[in-house]
Amino acid sequence: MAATAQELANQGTMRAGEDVQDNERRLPMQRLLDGTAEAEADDTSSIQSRTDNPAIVTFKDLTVTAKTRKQVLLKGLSGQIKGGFWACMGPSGSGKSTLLNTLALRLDPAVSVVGDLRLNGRAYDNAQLKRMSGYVMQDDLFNGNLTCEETLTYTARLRCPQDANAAQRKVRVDGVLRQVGLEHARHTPVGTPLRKGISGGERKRLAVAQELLVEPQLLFLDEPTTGLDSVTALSLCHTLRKISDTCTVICTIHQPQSKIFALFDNLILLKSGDIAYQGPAKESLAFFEKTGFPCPPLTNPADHLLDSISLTRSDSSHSLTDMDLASAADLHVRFTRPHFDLLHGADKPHLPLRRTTSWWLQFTVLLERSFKEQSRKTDMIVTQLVQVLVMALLIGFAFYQIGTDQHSVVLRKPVLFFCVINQGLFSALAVINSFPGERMLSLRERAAGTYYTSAYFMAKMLAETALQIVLPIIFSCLVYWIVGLQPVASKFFIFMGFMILCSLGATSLALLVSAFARTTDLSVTVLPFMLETFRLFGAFYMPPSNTPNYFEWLNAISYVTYSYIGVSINENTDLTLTCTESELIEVNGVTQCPVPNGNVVLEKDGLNRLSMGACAGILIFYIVFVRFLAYLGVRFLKW
Ligand SMILES: Nc1ncnc2c1ncn2[C@@H]1O[C@H](COP(=O)(O)OP(=O)(O)OP(=O)(O)O)[C@@H](O)[C@H]1O
Repeated sequence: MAATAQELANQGTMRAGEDVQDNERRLPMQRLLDGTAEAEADDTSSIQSRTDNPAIVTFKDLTVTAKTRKQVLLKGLSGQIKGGFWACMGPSGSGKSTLLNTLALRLDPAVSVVGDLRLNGRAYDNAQLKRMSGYVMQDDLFNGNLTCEETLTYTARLRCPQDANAAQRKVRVDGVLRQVGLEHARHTPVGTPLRKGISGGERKRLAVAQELLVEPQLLFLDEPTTGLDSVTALSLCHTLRKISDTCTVICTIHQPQSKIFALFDNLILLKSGDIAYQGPAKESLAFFEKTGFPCPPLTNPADHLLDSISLTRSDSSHSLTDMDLASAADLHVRFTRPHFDLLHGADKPHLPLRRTTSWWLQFTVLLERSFKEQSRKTDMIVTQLVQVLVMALLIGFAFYQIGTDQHSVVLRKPVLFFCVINQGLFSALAVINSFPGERMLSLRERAAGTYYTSAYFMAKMLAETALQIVLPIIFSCLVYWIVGLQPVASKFFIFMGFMILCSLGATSLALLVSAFARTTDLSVTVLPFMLETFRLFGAFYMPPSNTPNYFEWLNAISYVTYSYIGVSINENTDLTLTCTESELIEVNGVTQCPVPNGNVVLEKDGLNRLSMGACAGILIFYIVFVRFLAYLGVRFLKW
C-alpha cells in the first residue's frame, strides 16, 4: 500500500540511492529498513486520553493466522490503546474484527495467535478481562419478551456484586438507562420477529447499557453503527464518546460519516491485516497529507483515509520532494509502529476483579427470568393448549366409550398408542424452533461471564417442564374419561403419570437434537426422523413378541416403548372383557370369550415382559440421561 511503511521505505531507498551523499535525507529510510527506526521513533504520548488512569492494552508483534488456509490475518501488529474513544477502521476484510476479537480474547478456534498481549503491562486471561471489560457484538440478541428495564435488571442481578441490594441495583439500572438515553423506552418490550419492540438504535443502546452495568474499564464494540441510519448512528457515537470519559472505548467501524469521525480521539487504520496508521484521529489527515495524500476539500475524512490506503504513491497527484519523502517515512514509523513500553501500566495496582454471583443466585434469577419469558409467550401457550384440547377431543370421540366387549380389544391398543405418541410432540417442535435462538443468547451471556451453564440449563429445564407437565394433565383428564378407559382413580393417575413422562421424554429428545445440531434446519430434519423411528419401534406395530433380534435394541432405546407398555399394563390388568353368546368359544372344555381379559392381550403381545414400575423407572432414567447429554452439548459445543 502507498501508505504502508514498506512501500514508502522502498520508494525512499530508490531515491536515496540516487544521491548517496544526502545522509540527512537517507537516514530515516535506512533506519526503517534496518529495523532500528522503531526503537528510536517517537513514543505514544500523543495518544488522546480523556480518561483518568485508563486501562492500557498493549499488543506487540501480534500475528494471527487462519489454521486451515495458513492465511495471515494480522501481520505482526504492535500498538497501545489507552483511554478515550478509539476507532478501528479499514476496508472490509482488513482485519478490524480480528484485531478487536484478539484483544478481547474472543477468537475463533480456527485461528492461531502469536505475539504479546498485555493489559496494564501484565499478560491477561479471559477471566481477568471478562471481569473488567464489556463486549458489544455486532448483532444484538435479547429475550424479546422482556422490557428494557427488565433486561437490565436481570443482567444487574446476574453480573453486579452479590452484596448489592435491590435498591442499589435499581439506582445502577436507572443510571445506565439515563447514560445511554433509553429512559423513555424503559417499559417497552425489546421485541421479537413477530412483535415489534424497541428500534434498532435502541437495541444497540440496550446492548451497550448491559455492558455498562458492571462499570467496565474497557469497552469493545464490533461495528456498533452497522444497520443504523446516520442520525441514530451519530447519536449512539455521542453516547459512546461520553462513556469514554471514564472508560476506554474501542470500536470497529467501516466508513463513518464525518461528524462521527470527529468524535474519535484515536484511530487504528488497517489495510490487509497491517496497520496503515495509528494515533490521534485528528492528526491522521495531516499524516496522509505529508505522505502525499492531501484530503480534497469537502471530503469526508474517513472516506479520504480509506481511499488513500487503497491507492499507491503513483496514484497521488501530489508530488513530494525528496525531503518530503524522507520525513514521510519517518512519520510512517511513528504512526504505524510507534515505540511503546510493553510494561506500561504495570506499576498500577492489580485491577479489582469483579466478584461473581453464586450458582444458586444465578439459578433463581434465571428461573424467574425463564418463567417470565414463558408466561409472555402467550400465543405459543394458547396454540399448544388449543392443539392439546383439539387432539384430546378428536381422540376421545373417535374412540368414544370403547367399553369392554371383544371389539374393544381391537380399539384399545391403537387408542393407547395414539395417546402415547401424541405426548410431547408439539412441545418437542416448540423446543426445536426456539432453543437455537436462546442458545446463541446464552453463549453470549456466558462469554460475558454472566452465569454458569449448569445454572442456565437447570433453570430453563425447570421453567419449561411446567408447561410440559400441564399439557399432558389436561389431555389425560379429557381423553381418559371420554374414551372410557377403566374407571379406577389409581389407574387414571398412573395413565396421567405415563403421559407426563412421555411428554418429558419427547422434549428431552428435542433438546438433545438441538444441543448437538449446528442449525435449526438440521434439528428440524433430524428430530422427525428420530421420532418416527421411535414410533415404529414403540412396541405397537412390532410387539416385543414379534420383534426380530436385530431390532430389539431399537425397541430398547425408544421412550415410546416404555410409555406404551406402561399404559397397556395399567389398562389391561384386572380388565375383564365381555362377549355376546354367539362369540363364546370352548377352550379345554371351558366356555369363554375369545379374549377373556386384558392379561391375555398383554401376554400375546409380549407386553408383560416388563413391569409398570420398571417402565416408569426406565423413563425417568431416560429423561435425566438424555437431558444430561443435552447439557454436555450446550456446555461444550460453541455453535
Ligand atoms: N477463522 C477464520 N478463518 C479464515 N479466515 C478468516 C477467519 N476469520 C477471518 N478471516 C478472514 O480474515 C480477514 C479479515 O476478517 P475480519 O472479519 O477481521 O475483517 P473486517 O475488517 O472486520 O471486515 P468487515 O468490515 O467486512 O467485517 C477476512 O479476509 C476474513 O475472510
